Amino acid sequence: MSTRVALVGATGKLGTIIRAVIDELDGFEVAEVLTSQSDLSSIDGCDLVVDASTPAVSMMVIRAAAERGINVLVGTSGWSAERIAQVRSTVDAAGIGVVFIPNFSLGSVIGSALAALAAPFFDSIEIVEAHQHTKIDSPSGTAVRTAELVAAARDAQGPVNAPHVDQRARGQQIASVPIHSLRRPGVIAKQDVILSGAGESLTITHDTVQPAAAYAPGIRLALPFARDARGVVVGLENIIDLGLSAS
Ligand SMILES: NC(=O)C1=CN([C@@H]2O[C@H](COP(=O)(O)OP(=O)(O)OC[C@H]3O[C@@H](n4cnc5c(N)ncnc54)[C@H](O)[C@@H]3O)[C@@H](O)[C@H]2O)C=CC1
Ligand SMILES: O=C(O)C1=N[C@H](C(=O)O)C[C@H](O)C1
Repeated sequence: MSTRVALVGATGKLGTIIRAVIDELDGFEVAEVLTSQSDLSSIDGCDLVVDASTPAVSMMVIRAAAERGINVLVGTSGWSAERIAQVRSTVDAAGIGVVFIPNFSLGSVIGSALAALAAPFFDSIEIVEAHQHTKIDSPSGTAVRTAELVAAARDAQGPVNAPHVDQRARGQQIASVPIHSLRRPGVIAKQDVILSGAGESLTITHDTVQPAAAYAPGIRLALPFARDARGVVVGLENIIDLGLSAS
C-alpha cells in the first residue's frame, strides 16, 4: 500500500520539486495538495504531511498534523533550535515524528558538517548567505542550522570571536556566529562559511545551481525516513552517514 502524502505549499517552488519526486517514487503518492486557499483539515486520512510553505504557516501545519497523529517532513525554513523547542512537547505528546530538513541538498549538509568539523580550530567564524530577492525570510534556515552546528562543535572553546556586533552591519548573530544575508536576483542559494585564525583563513562554499537536481536525492531519502520517524529529528545528517564526528 502506498504512503498517502498531504503536500502543503504544493504549488510553490520547493513544493513543485517535491511533487515531481513523489510522482516518480515507488510507495508514495500525493493524495492531497494544499495551497494558500486550502483548509489544513484536508490532511485528514493522509499518512504523511510534507510542508513546503512559509515559516508562518509551518507551525500551524505541525500542530494540525499532531492533532491527527500524522508524521511530518518539514522543508520550510525558519526553524531555529529555539523555535523547534516550542513544538517538541506537542510532537512527543502526540507520539508522532517530525523531521526538519533545513536543506535537502547533500552538498549543503556536507558543507555545514565540514564547517562544524573545522570550527574548534578557528576563533573567528562568519557566514555569508545569498538567496534570490523573492525569499521572504532571513537569515536562511541553512545558515541558522550551520551556525548552531558550529556553536555546538565549539562547546569547549565557547562563543566565536565577533567584535562590534552591536553595529547592524555586522550581521545577525545566531549562537554567537554573525550571519550576513544577501537577497538579490541572479542567485539561487549560496553559502560561505569563513573561518579565520592566526595567519590563515578557510572558506567553505556551497552553491545551489539547479534546485530540482540538487534537492531530489535528499527528498528521496527523507520521505521514507520521515514516514517512520518518532520524535523530533533535525537535518539530513541524521539520515546519511557523513562519517564525521562533528555532524
Ligand atoms: N529544505 C530545503 O532544502 C529548502 C527549503 N526551502 C524553504 O521552503 C519554503 C518554501 O520555499 P519556496 O518554495 O521557494 O517558496 P514559494 O513562495 O515558491 O512557495 C511557498 C508556497 O506556500 C504556499 N502557501 C502559503 N500559505 C499557505 C497555506 N496557508 N497553506 C498552504 N500553502 C501555503 C504559497 O502559496 C506558495 O505556493 C521556504 O521556507 C524556503 O526557505 C526552499 C528550498 C529548499
Ligand atoms: O528559500 C530558499 O530558496 C531556500 N531556503 C532554504 C533555507 O532557508 O536555507 C534552503 C535553501 O537555501 C533554499
